[in-house]
Amino acid sequence: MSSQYPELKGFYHLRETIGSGGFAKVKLAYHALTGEKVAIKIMDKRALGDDLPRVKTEIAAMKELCHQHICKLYQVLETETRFYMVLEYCPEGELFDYIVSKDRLDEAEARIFFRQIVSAVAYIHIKGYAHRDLKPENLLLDEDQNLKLIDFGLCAKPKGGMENHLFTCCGSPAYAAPELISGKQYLGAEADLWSMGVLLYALLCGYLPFDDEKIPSLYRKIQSGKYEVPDWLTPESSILIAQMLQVDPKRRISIQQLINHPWLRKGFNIPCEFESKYKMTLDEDCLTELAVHYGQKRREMETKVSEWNYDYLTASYFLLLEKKMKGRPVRLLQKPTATD
Ligand SMILES: CN(C)C[C@H]1CC[C@H](N2C(=O)NCc3cnc4ccc(-c5cc(Cl)c(O)c(Cl)c5)cc4c32)CC1
Repeated sequence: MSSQYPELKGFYHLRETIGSGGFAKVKLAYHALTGEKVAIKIMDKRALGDDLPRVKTEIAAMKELCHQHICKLYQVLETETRFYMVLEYCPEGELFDYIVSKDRLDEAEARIFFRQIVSAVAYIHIKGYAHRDLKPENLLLDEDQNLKLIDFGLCAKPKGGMENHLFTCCGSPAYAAPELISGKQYLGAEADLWSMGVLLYALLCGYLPFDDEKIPSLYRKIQSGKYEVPDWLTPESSILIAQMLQVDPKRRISIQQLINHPWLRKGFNIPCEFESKYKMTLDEDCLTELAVHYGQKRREMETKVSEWNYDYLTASYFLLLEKKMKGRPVRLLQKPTATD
């Protein structure tokens, strides 16, 4: 297997293909130094064609986004023919399949997931990014049933900040905001809020508010803003969905209002926490373990890790930190390499 991917030999032990994301193949692998599982997204440059800019967009965005509800990027490798993205492994798959398996979620469970989605989206908006393809297929579940947002290939970082307009019509039609499909200029944050309204409806109902096989009639339904309110929805849930599925983006609830919304606070009594749980300071135990392994002084190792090159050292640091956060020993598996 690794003969097909020589660049990974000795660093990752490749296992089966676990999925595909459009123009990419995703393989399960083990990070050799920590033994931790990772997902490696492999893209063939020739096959990418004019999707190549999406890969560069996604890599640039994910290098800046470090959050408990965003799939972590550990390492990027590029050869003449391929891109590899080493990513956080999410064993429980797509939220989409989870909703289908349960028909629909009750309000309490939907609230837990929706708070995590709001947390991730508030974080990327503050970082100046709009996702533009929010849907249950792009929200994965980790081993603790926590959500991780993926696929930043369509995201946008408007020049001059999130107050500036975007123009490209993109994303999945059923989740697309009326202003986005009408070809007008739009604000990324407002379009993401609409998609989150469609997402919340899908969580609570198990089907989409606007649906049609033919795109033109789907668009007409979206632009009408009219959708069915099933009788199992509580008044509070219906009000929140209505505040998000406002056709006029200026009347639509904002992410700031959403963070503190009574529906989201119910049972928690605290607003959605959107700050990243990752500390900016480097973890002492991880640095020491890496320094010993590579036969370097701790300060040299600290300087090297702080470069954040998204190379094997970045991956090893993040995965050691994952081990520590999960209460596993902060230990590297292989014997220290001979210092060159
Ligand atoms: C829109 N859907 C079709 C897309 C599919 C893609 C494969 C996914 N997947 C599995 O199929 N099996 C399990 C599995 C486990 N861990 C994963 C970790 C990261 C990614 C990942 C991350 C980013 Cl940032 C990204 O851009 C892409 Cl394409 C994938 C996928 C994983 C995964 C599920 C969603």
